[in-house]
Amino acid sequence: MVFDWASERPFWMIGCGNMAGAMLTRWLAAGAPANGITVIRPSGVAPAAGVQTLTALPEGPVPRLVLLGIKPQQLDAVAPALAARIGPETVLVSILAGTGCASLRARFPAAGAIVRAMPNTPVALGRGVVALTGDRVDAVTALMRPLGLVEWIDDEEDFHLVAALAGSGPAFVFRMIDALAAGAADLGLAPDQAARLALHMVEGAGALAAGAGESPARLADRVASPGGMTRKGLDVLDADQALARLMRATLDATAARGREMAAAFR
Ligand SMILES: NC(=O)c1ccc[n+]([C@@H]2O[C@H](COP(=O)([O-])OP(=O)(O)OC[C@H]3O[C@@H](n4cnc5c(N)ncnc54)[C@H](O)[C@@H]3O)[C@@H](O)[C@H]2O)c1
Ligand code: PRO
Repeated sequence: MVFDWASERPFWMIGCGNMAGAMLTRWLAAGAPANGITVIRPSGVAPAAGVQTLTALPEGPVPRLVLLGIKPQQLDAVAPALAARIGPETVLVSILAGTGCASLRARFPAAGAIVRAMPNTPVALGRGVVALTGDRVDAVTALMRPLGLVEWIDDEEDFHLVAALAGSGPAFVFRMIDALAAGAADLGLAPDQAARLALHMVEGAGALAAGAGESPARLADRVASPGGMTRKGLDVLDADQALARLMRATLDATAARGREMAAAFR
């Protein structure tokens, strides 16, 4: 199913910061008509040419689609006025981390459907991940498809971990790129050269892993020539499961904050 921009309007985007802005960038690049989207944001500055941008909700028909792109802390400032404009024909899609479907339903009781989405910033290139949970709406799957991999998550409780892995994950990879570059610079390479090498190495390795049809573990073994040097590095990462434990603890702390937010923004 292809998303029907002509009939799924009005389409309101409430807030258009880093994340919603990345989604908008990709939708437009993938052919969405700019005049099919209305952005409501405090600055009133259009995030892209041709996108109607307002500082308050527009008059006129009930929206077919609303994308909530604000921070969870801003929800209660936005919800009452928005809820009054939403009807059974409205599909509400929220990208708010740690804000459950029940919390959204309590604030938007008239919405026809409520979907939580967890995108990540690489969606700007059409190479992101968008996890979805809540009411299964085919049009939302179709809307998200140009952004990258779309996955429905059956159990909303898993969404905290999904958010940690897919939503926050790019930040962890960016840290690793920096750490690789910093390590090489510390050991003697010119910092700018180390940064370039680290970045392109990660880009190529990710692309190779995505297209290889083999597990990352097998690909790692292919790099580690028998009796060669890579194995010595893998031994450092694998000793006492150092990297695996670090990744687990990273995801655990991230997901725990999602649960904490869910409790705070009930
Ligand atoms: N940044 C990410 O990688 C990422 C990934 C997944 C989900 N999210 C979620 O996306 C949401 C936004 O995060 P972000 O990183 O883009 O933050 P952000 O601060 O860049 O964006 C929030 C935007 O909301 C706008 N805003 C504030 N009050 C508003 C109001 N009353 N009406 C309309 N707009 C208003 C702000 O001007 C700002 O542009 C959060 O709920 C977050 O959990 C972010
Ligand atoms: N960015 C949001 C946060 O840090 C949600 C996942 C990615 O809360």
